Amino acid sequence: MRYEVIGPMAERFDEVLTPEALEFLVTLDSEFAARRVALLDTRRARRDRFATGQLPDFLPETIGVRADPTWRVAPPAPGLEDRRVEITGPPERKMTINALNSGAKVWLADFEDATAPTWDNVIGGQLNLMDALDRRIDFTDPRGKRYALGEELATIVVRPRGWHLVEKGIVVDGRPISASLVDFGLYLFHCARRQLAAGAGPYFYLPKLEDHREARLWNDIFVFAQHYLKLPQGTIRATTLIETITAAFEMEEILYELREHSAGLNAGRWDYIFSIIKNFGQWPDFVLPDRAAVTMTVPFMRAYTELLVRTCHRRGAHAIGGMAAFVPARDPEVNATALAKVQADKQREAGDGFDGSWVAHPGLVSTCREVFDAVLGERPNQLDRQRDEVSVTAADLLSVDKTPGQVTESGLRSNIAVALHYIDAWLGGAGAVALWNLMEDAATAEIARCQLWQWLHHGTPLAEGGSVTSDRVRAMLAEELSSLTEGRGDAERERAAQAARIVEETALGEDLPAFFTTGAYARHLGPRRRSLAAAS
Ligand SMILES: CC(=O)SCCNC(=O)CCNC(=O)[C@H](O)C(C)(C)COP(=O)(O)OP(=O)(O)OC[C@H]1O[C@@H](n2cnc3c(N)ncnc32)[C@H](O)[C@@H]1OP(=O)(O)O
Ligand SMILES: O=CC(=O)O
Ligand SMILES: [Mg+2]
Repeated sequence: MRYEVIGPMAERFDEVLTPEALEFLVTLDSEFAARRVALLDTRRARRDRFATGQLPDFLPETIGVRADPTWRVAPPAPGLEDRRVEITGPPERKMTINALNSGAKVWLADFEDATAPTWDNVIGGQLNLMDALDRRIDFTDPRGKRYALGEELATIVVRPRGWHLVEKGIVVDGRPISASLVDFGLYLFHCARRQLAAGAGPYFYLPKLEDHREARLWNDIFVFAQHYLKLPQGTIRATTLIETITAAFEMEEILYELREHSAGLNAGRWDYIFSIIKNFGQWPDFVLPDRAAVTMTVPFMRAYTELLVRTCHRRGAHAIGGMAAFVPARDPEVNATALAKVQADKQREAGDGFDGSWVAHPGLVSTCREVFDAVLGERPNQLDRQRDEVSVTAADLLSVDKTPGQVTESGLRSNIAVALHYIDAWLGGAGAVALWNLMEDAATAEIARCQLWQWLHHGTPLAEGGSVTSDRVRAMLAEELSSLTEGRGDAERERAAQAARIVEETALGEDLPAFFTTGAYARHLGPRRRSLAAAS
């Protein structure tokens, strides 16, 4: 196989992109690239079937796995026994130190929803992880503030990019390599032994899986990679995000496929909502109200989290809660409301049996910890809560029509503004931003643009009168663009205009593209070479 590194070699990138590490990535690619492509075809075919009216159901062919009460996943690995608070964030240098010092048990170092996949973010993130493990990441910022690792650090769990994305910076036989393999492979290659030496291990979060065959692919990659790197089988552990509607029907099967490597499941609520709209957006029964009305207690979301806890605990696996999007604010009143909302969200999760949950900001760690402390006490988890009383049907998982709420003008405007501002930030290299006191990332931005498409597609009535029309959306988009560009220089104005064009292409067209990130990455982010643009 011929490979080439297209991405520029910034300072110290040669420490990440060593010939041996690249050889490992290319070997992974030659073993598994074709299976990835086939699974992406399966995704497309399934979405086409949903478009003709078919709905998902629990699989008849895997009834044996679900009915067999005997199997369990591996016991928790060192550093993953107690996961009551997990902080998430991109592996940017300062945030790496802040997250590791935050007091959370786990840090999800995110190459997915929270990272705009620029070459610098991707390779720089790997370097930061290596430096953190070597304790050579300390620095002083231009204001003179010193950043240094403390004594007690969170366990690192890396989230590689999903199967849908490619990395243009590394080209194998003329085509960009799978982004998942790059993020997984570089971290495993450089940090597995560093982690083992520190008494932990190479741990991962697996994003955006759509079915158990995708979990099987990951498991096969783990087995192959452990063999290649001479790591004991079972060293790798992975928590799978259940954040697509189709994966919700295959939670047991996903745990089963990964069982020697599984570290449980996580309820990735934002991508889950996105997946519902994406797959069933054209059906009137699936029209959702304003995003703020799609809470965790509406029937279809409740069914999903209840099923997740029950499934995990039946198999000895951790059930990890999701992200409340409220982040601390400077205004004391807004801040108090945000903290109260996060607290209520974590109370629901801890009460339902989750073993821990996510926070987006160091200022929320203590809120989450106090809630889980109150329920767990000295116990590291509540795997003993079996939740046998929970019974969730396919109809419950799909009961989107029971979601109360309306589509309002402010909900419409908010989606337009969030999609525009987020994509603008993403084009500028930031994958997570605080907008109007909420954390926004790739998953929440996908909801924003998909809701626009859904409401336009159905000409959804607005609570105030009138309906969602193309003219109305375009007028609001123009207003939001003009307010975003006010006072900006030429380059930043052009970036915002580009973001508006992406919103138009991915929300206002006839078809609903599966992800905004794939096309936007191909055209606007990452290293480029003329002949590569077409391939990606
Ligand atoms: C749908 C999902 O997948 S959720 C998971 C993916 N999303 C995420 O991970 C989002 C993570 N959160 C973030 O990126 C950030 O909190 C944001 C962008 C929302 C807000 O960041 P900021 O605007 O910098 O917040 P703020 O100014 O309050 O930050 C205060 C300090 O906390 C730090 N901080 C904030 N969030 C984090 C974090 N998640 N990890 C580490 N440090 C953080 C900031 O770097 C800053 O440090 P400093 O005081 O040393 O300069
Ligand atoms: O990754 C998490 C989500 O909510 O999406
Ligand atoms: Mg997600």
